[in-house]
Amino acid sequence: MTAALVHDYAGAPIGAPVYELSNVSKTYARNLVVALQDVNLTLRKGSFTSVIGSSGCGKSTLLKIMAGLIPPTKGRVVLQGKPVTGPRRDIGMMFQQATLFPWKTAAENIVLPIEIRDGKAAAKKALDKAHELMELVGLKGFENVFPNELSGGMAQRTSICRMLITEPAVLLLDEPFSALDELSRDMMNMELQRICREQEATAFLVTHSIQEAVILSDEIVVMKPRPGRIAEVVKVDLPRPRTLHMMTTHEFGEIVDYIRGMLDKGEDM
Ligand SMILES: Nc1ncnc2c1ncn2[C@@H]1O[C@H](COP(=O)(O)OP(=O)(O)OP(=O)(O)O)[C@@H](O)[C@H]1O
Repeated sequence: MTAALVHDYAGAPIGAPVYELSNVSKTYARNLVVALQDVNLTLRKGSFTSVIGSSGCGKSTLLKIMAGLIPPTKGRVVLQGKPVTGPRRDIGMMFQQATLFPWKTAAENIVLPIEIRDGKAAAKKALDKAHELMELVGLKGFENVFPNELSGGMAQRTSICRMLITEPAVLLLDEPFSALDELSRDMMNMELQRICREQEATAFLVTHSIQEAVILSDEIVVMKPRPGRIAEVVKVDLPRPRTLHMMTTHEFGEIVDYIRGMLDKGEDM
């Protein structure tokens, strides 16, 4: 592979490094809590990575630093060859709550990032693409519906479209389906897998669920607390596409048990 190809991120080949964190540390000045210490991590194009660890081990801090929402105290975060120094267009984010504007229709909510970035005319032009994305996530026919008429799962599907409309290079997901019931959550996870595969997206998910991490991920970053550090990056070799049925297999159970064992050790990992 030539150097030129490695650095052509827009069309970067599957498996090329997209996100690179080197020696990232964070100490909050207010209380001197060392939330992260020497985190080194590479996300590769088209990969799905989850981060798991006990409450307070620094998962959200890591995601916020990757998103450019807060700076690290030390270390470097590079996305597509450029240091992350603030929020960027090539980063898509999704949170626990869909946070849709109630006075805008589903389709208008989806084109909102375009409206903020490029103005009303550009947003209007993007409506066709919004409709295509809505079809992709099973929301055809709900384009002109207001958020109060959508179920929790439908609202989160809408916010997936809003994240995808700007064609971000990476998707940062902070427990996006944790407010949904278990059945909807399983369905949405399978939907997320399908979308990520179709879009060749690079995804990074914060979760508290070992099962969710295993069924979705190529790699799981297991963190240990106080200060937050990477204990191990566990590779998940289950074949793709993953199905919910795989959650009943011996291989799946083994990986879940292994990670649970690590988390049970807590600080002694
Ligand atoms: N803004 C802040 N100011 C000071 N300390 C903070 C701040 N945000 C987080 N912390 C501290 O940093 C540590 C890591 O917090 P963080 O929210 O990143 O953990 P987490 O793994 O996401 O937790 P949870 O699983 O409970 O969401 C904790 O000890 C927390 O108290």
